[in-house]
Amino acid sequence: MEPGPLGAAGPSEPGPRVRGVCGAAPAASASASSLAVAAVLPAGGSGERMGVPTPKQFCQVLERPLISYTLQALERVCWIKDIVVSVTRENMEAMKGIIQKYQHKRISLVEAGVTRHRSIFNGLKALAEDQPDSKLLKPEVVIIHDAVRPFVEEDILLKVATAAKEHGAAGAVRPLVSTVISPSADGCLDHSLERARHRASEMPQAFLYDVIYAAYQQCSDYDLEFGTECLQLALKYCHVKAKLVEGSPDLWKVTYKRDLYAAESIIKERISQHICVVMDTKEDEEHVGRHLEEMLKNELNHVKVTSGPLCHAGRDLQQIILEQCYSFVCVNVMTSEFEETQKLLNMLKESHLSVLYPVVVISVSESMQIFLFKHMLLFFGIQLFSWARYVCKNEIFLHNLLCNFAHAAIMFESPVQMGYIVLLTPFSWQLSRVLSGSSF
Ligand SMILES: Nc1ccn([C@@H]2O[C@H](COP(=O)(O)OP(=O)(O)OP(=O)(O)O)[C@@H](O)[C@H]2O)c(=O)n1
Ligand SMILES: O=P(O)(O)OC[C@@H](O)[C@@H](O)[C@@H](O)CO
Repeated sequence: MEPGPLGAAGPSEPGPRVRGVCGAAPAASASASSLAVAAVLPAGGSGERMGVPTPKQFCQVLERPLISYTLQALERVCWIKDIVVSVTRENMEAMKGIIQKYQHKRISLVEAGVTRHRSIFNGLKALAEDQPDSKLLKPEVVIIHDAVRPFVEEDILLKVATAAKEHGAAGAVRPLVSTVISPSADGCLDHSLERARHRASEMPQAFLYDVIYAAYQQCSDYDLEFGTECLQLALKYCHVKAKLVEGSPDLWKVTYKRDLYAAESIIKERISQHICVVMDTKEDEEHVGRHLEEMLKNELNHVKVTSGPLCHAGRDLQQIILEQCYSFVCVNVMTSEFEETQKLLNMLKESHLSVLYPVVVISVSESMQIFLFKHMLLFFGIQLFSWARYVCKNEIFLHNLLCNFAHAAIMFESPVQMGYIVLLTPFSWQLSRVLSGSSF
């Protein structure tokens, strides 16, 4: 077993807990955190049905490998202590590179098997107590989740984990879209199943570790080779009837190329819903940031407000973007010198932020009264974010937006390519698109 380069001792915080967005209800989350839970992610497939050379778990979606979104989703669940990923030997280095680049934590890598069940079994072995020099503790409950199902939320993970604790096994299910039919030997219809009485088995699934490990240990070669259903193994070999949990429509598995396009649209939608406001100081965070958060929360799913010296913001933004896919507002309040802002713009430019995460820098000259600033900022907040959302959805990237301000424009030698700079001066502002020369 290859411990990932970043194997943290215990569960680090799942990335910044965003104010205004809760994870699982505290009581439920607390009950899950009393469980020792690990996850196994089979990621050793070749993605033949995708029809491209790259295995689909490594296909880029908005400049980021698909598997990284799944890892990020699991990492945000702080009560999942370890995440074991089964990867083929040939893709092991690529996987380590992804872990390093996107700063994934709590990840351990094991070699995949020639089938999905064998990959899962290898992941479970890594969590067994009798593993030599293993840093991983045997969990009470293990979640099994396909690496190509990136849209998994804490609530379904919590539901299947707590149901597995009670029933021994649990799995997410969805209503069938197509009717299931059974063909006869001569290729004609033998009978069809009553669609309403059946469900599609999805992921995540969860098991008492001892149940599913025992099932895999007893598993026939035929099941290991041709089986596709972990719940069935628990039933067949351990006589455990899994609890079925209704899941959300987003739990689907990326299988065909069309699924990548769908994943891209969903991720883009979610990115443009995630805004982070970085204020200059803690005091500004409390005053201006809180107003902006209240206003934006009505518009967006995730609003995070933080503060810190903006001149370091470029590196921090990169970190938060990689982990949490935020777009940004950086606000210098009452900064008389534009040097701070210029430093920030240079930092942003050097941090190579993806063009898909528009960054808004709002800098306020000292002369503006704070009450006027708030109203201007709230106004800008909505205008600019609705625009940012628009460009995210429509892939119109923001380039070279420059402010035409009498005394300010000269202060900024080079506009930040991927963002726009809005300078609020007491009486006038104008934002123009250099490319089209139009102002708006
Ligand atoms: N030997 C295998 C086969 C599949 N998987 C993983 O199991 C999950 C679901 O399997 P599937 O969608 O079938 O992936 P592939 O086998 O890669 O797809 P295909 O059948 O189109 O080749 C994927 O995350 C895949 O990487 C695995 O870990 N080991
Ligand atoms: O059969 P595939 O390898 O495409 O995918 C595995 C799926 O069958 C599986 O993830 C769910 O059906 C739940 O078991």
